[in-house]
Amino acid sequence: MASDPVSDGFASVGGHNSATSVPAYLLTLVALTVAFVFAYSRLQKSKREVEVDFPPSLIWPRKGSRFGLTSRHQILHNLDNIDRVFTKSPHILSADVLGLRLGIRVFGARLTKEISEEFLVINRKLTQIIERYFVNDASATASIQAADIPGKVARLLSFSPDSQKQHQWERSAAIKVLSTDSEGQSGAVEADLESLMRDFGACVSIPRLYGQDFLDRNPHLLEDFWKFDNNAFSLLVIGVPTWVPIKSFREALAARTRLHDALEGFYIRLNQYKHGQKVDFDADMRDVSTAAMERNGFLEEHGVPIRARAELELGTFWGLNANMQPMVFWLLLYVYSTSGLVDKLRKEVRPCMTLSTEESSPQIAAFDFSRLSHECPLLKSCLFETFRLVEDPTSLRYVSKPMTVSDGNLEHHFEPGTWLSAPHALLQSDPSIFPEPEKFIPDRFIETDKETGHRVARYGRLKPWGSGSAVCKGRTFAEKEVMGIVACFITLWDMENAEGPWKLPGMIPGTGVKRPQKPIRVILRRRSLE
Ligand code: HEM
Repeated sequence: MASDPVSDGFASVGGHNSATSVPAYLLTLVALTVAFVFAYSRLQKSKREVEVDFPPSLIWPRKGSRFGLTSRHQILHNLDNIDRVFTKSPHILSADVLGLRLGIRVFGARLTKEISEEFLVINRKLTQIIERYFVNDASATASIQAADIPGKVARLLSFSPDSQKQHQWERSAAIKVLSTDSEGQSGAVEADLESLMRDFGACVSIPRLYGQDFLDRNPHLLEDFWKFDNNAFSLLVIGVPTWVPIKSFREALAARTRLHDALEGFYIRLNQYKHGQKVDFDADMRDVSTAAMERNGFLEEHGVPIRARAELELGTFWGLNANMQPMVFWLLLYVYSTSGLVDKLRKEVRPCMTLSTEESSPQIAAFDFSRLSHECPLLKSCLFETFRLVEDPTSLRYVSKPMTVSDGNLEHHFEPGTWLSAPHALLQSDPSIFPEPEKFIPDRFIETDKETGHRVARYGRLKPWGSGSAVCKGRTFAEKEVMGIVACFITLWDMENAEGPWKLPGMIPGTGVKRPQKPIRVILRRRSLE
């Protein structure tokens, strides 16, 4: 049965068309995928443990790589040509319908039917603008170079117990200053590593898109963002109505409104700047990215009101931060807790930087991001291995025109109105692809050229960025940011577990990257580079 991707589920509220409800099948869509992923990985696990063949087709009807959850939700698992299938034109297989639905249901955009229709027409162009800026190697390198990661990592800790004197990223990390060195300066600090590094990462990436003023002007932005991500995002995805009286949920929804307000203020100032008007608060907008300027111009041309721009922008703001910042935390945790690894990585990244010991504490005077990407296979392989263990990527598309997919000797036909998902996360724990899948193996992804002996980290079957034409539009920048922060961190900081020998925490589901079951307290000291 075909359905109209826009008008389905739009209720008329308060005398105008507002997008306030979403069809029931969508409410269960992501929940079903999650259930499938969970059940399938449990079955894989039981298969490994007791060596019995227990195919999931006993639970879900299966044909080759196709599993039918419902007639409107089909899963393609472990299909060889998945990238080709998902590269079909957006008119046939659309990521924009999902973008619209998430924009309304999860990110809280209140759109009229007309603006919703317009969004479906312009969203490809909006994501392409992000792609040009964050995936193109030259512009991603230029942007990350301007973020001054080496300087920021050197200033990671203020060593002050006074929150007024701490950096923004220290405030959520429940810092304890532990010791003072002979010059009266504090030498060791205890902190919650996840909070410290995710806020640090956010302070690196947010100004790259929105400019520094946006971050400085909104001191509660990060607290509100993680509140929304942790306590509202998943509930909204599975369709929990916004009136449900769960305290943490209601607080997270209030945080979402404050995020909308902050982004609306940004769009108002950007518009003033664009039109040569006086900018509110005399805010400095000169470092706002060309990507944000272009997107604003394009949205204005297409008649999208400023409030709707801000509400939809929360999706991009989420894409910029939700996966990337927790990855910095997990990669650092794996690197420091794996015996001997940090020393090997320090040696590998050393040629990418020029160190200076002229200041009272060691500094990285110059950093070459291009060398980091091309000459540090072990660090890159560790990043891929961390993706494999902590990320849950899925590609979800809406079938807009009838389509056929080949699968060996089989052919699968899909009708318009079907949702098609590829749960890439399942492959990550498949022992036939990644032997000993539960172990962190630092060089798992390194391949050595037989003739030249050159070592390169390759993704192989891993798909952390999704698949096809709606693959992640921030991937080059994200890889550089995570590797750059970690390379500078291991060079400048020693870290130990505050509770004794390193022990990896249990994991709980996150909104794209898993979360630790309990906070990881660490003790940080500056490294002596003498
Ligand atoms: C470690 C960091 C990141 C991870 C693991 C990640 C992962 C993903 C995944 C799995 C998808 C879905 C792709 C699909 O449906 O096939 C996606 C989409 C997307 N990501 Fe990322 N992402 C990261 C960072 C970023 C950053 C820094 C940006 C920059 C704004 C970004 C922007 C986007 C956009 C715009 C999309 C939607 C693409 C489209 O509809 O065409 N991501 N990402």
